[in-house]
Amino acid sequence: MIALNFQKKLIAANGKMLLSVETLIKEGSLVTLFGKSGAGKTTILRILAGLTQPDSGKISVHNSIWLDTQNNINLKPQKRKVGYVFQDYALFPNMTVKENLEFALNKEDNSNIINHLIEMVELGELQHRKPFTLSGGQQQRVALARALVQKPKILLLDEPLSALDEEIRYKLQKYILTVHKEFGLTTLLISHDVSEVLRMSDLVIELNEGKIIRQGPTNQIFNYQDLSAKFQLTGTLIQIIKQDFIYILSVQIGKDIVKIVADESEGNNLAIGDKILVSAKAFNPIIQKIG
Ligand SMILES: Nc1ncnc2c1ncn2[C@@H]1O[C@H](COP(=O)(O)OP(=O)(O)OP(=O)(O)O)[C@@H](O)[C@H]1O
Repeated sequence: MIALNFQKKLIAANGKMLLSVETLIKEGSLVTLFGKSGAGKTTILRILAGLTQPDSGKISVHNSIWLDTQNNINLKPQKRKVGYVFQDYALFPNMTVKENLEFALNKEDNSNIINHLIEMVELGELQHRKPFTLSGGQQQRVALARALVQKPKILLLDEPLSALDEEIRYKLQKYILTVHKEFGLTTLLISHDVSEVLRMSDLVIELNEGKIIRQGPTNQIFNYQDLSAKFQLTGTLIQIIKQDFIYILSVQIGKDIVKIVADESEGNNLAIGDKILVSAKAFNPIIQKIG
């Protein structure tokens, strides 16, 4: 079990904000931290990794104490068994893919792990190349492999896929799920993408202004069953046109842009960039096999 209980005063865009977190995370789960920008998600990951100091609190991971401010315990980041992948890959530009992984290896550890990881995330053909010759998705695979070299207990993923296009994203999600299982990790993922959250995580912790407002199994938090819809898609709103009493919404769903008519009450609450769930109840779709 990972037990988090800490507080930190933050300076948010509109003034002071107290980040106050108390939760238990079961070993082996893949948890998404979900919530508005500025809710405190990255700070939680940084506090867990030991990169940011909370004002007070306690963190214990599988019965070992990583932080206890009352008793002056604060494990250094290197001593915490944590792997971290950010949105920007932060690879060493002057080293090859393999050298990037080797650099992360402790001297006393067995180097077999490097080849194993290269195989797992299919970097074999790229291993002697420098990061700047790789695509974003390939670099992110290297970053993922590098985060696992020291066999962490916990993998922290701070929107690692948000800069990638849908297809590459999907592939990387699969790699993440594979390593999560194979390494027996507890993984904390920050994501704004509902379809990604649904595909990836067992549990969701939803935050607002520094506090946990909901927490539970993913299906329960995104309780789409209640809609009793027959067809559901998530997408991003990219255009809103008002016409008399209706709105024409352009929604990007994967690579496609779909136009949808919304009534005033639906349209009034929407803004460009919103992630939306589109569901339809009674219709007769035409299904054709492609490719
Ligand atoms: N060390 C710090 N001291 C004071 N305030 C901070 C500190 N670190 C972050 N903040 C502020 O706390 C708020 C929460 O930041 P955080 O990066 O954790 O949010 P987030 O939920 O990850 O947001 P996003 O989704 O945009 O990445 C922000 O307003 C930020 O400016």
